[in-house]
Amino acid sequence: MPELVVQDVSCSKRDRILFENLSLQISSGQLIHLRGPNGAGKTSLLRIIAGLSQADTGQVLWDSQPLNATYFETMVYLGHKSGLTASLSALENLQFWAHLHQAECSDAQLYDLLTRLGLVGLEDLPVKMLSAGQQRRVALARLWLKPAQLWILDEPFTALDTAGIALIEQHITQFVASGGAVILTSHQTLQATCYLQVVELEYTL
Ligand SMILES: Nc1ncnc2c1ncn2[C@@H]1O[C@H](COP(=O)(O)OP(=O)(O)OP(=O)(O)O)[C@@H](O)[C@H]1O
Repeated sequence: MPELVVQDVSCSKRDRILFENLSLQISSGQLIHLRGPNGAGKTSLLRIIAGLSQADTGQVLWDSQPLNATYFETMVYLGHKSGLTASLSALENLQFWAHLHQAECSDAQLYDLLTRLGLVGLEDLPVKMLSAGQQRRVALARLWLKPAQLWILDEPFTALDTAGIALIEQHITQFVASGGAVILTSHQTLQATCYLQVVELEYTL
């Protein structure tokens, strides 16, 4: 996997400097846990790394190049919003993603994935009728559906119960062990310590 380099990145919001000249890098087999209090700027940093917003200064490079189409094809970004179409069922949302990501998945395989995600019996309901944790599980199915080298995950465990957190942590650990890279924010302590780097953002006034 090419290296992702964040170089001297700064970001201000409403006259408050969230971070200044921040640098980090991540490559194959690494996991960065981005931590910090509410409002410190974790989401702002992840959005810059995902190419969704612009830093005030500095740059983000993938394979020594500015972020480009190849990067977006090879990366999964999961933000606070689920990205689900509320009127479609869990199965239909997965069918849409599978098609979008050109993943060859039969309906039987998608049912299996929904079973693994603990959604048996809920596959055909509009996702707006699912609980917050169930909707989060459907959204996280993209981690199985899109072939990727880098995952950027903003609070992936929000609304999940203990079993859901364990399932996603295990999937993250396997992904990193098989050469993927993950940058995530979470207010909870991660179990997967062997690949872990911690980056702390402070809340400064
Ligand atoms: N679009 C915006 N316009 C103005 N201010 C913003 C905007 N987005 C974020 N902010 C401000 O930037 C600061 C950092 O927000 P951010 O969402 O990056 O924090 P965070 O560390 O992810 O917080 P949390 O742990 O609560 O998710 C906050 O004070 C927020 O009010």
